[in-house]
Amino acid sequence: MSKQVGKVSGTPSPNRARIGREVVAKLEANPAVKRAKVETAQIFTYPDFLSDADCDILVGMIDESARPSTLLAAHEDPEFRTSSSTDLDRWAADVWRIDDHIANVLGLPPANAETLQGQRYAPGQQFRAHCDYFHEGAEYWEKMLEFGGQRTWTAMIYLNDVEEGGATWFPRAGVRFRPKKGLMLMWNNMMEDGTPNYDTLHEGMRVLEGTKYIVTKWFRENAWIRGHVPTYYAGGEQRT
Ligand SMILES: O=C(O)CCC(=O)C(=O)O
Ligand SMILES: [Fe+2]
Repeated sequence: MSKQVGKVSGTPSPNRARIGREVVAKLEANPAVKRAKVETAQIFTYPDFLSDADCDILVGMIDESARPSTLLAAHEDPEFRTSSSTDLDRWAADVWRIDDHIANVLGLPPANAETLQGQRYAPGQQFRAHCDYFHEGAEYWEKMLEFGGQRTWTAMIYLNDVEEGGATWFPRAGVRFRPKKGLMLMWNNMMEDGTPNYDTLHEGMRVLEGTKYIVTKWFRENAWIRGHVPTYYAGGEQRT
């Protein structure tokens, strides 16, 4: 992997480096998964990952509850992210099943993943170039550390074919993916040593014709869900 030439936004991390190695090994052992031929980032595709029926179920859920998308930090460009999005109900049976399937492909614990986010782009809508990892100097970083830390891998699934436009473009890595119903795109947001990789900069290009539906799952380096598990002293007295 080449040396990072863009802005540095974090530090190396043995834990994130290990996660990267393990996921790459798992994906490379999967005959259904292909690695994109790019040098500076680890990007993989899994065609027909999701059945048409499952894509349609998720599209229905997105249409039911999508609201204008938000950003983690204010941006001066009002056109930066114009899509609609929604956090799907993590505990709905279909979402749970699909979540589990995604996590299994990458070999990551489902509890490390944020809730599946659905997104819908109407003609003219887009998500301009950004990185999915957190900027470790940003105001929100302390909060992110409490809930699972850095985002490592992204898994994104196209839920429909788009008439025109709406490709996912990695301008620095030099690769572009056309929406294809059921196809899952996966990439490591980190470099091999666990430092955020600026070459994963990507853009959801403007949809020109038709509507684009996707779901995105961001995996954290640690558990994102931290359910409270009570523990007991011998004899039955509750400890926590
Ligand atoms: O719409 C796309 O193709 C990209 C979406 C994206 O970058 C994201 O959800 O983080
Ligand atoms: Fe993104």
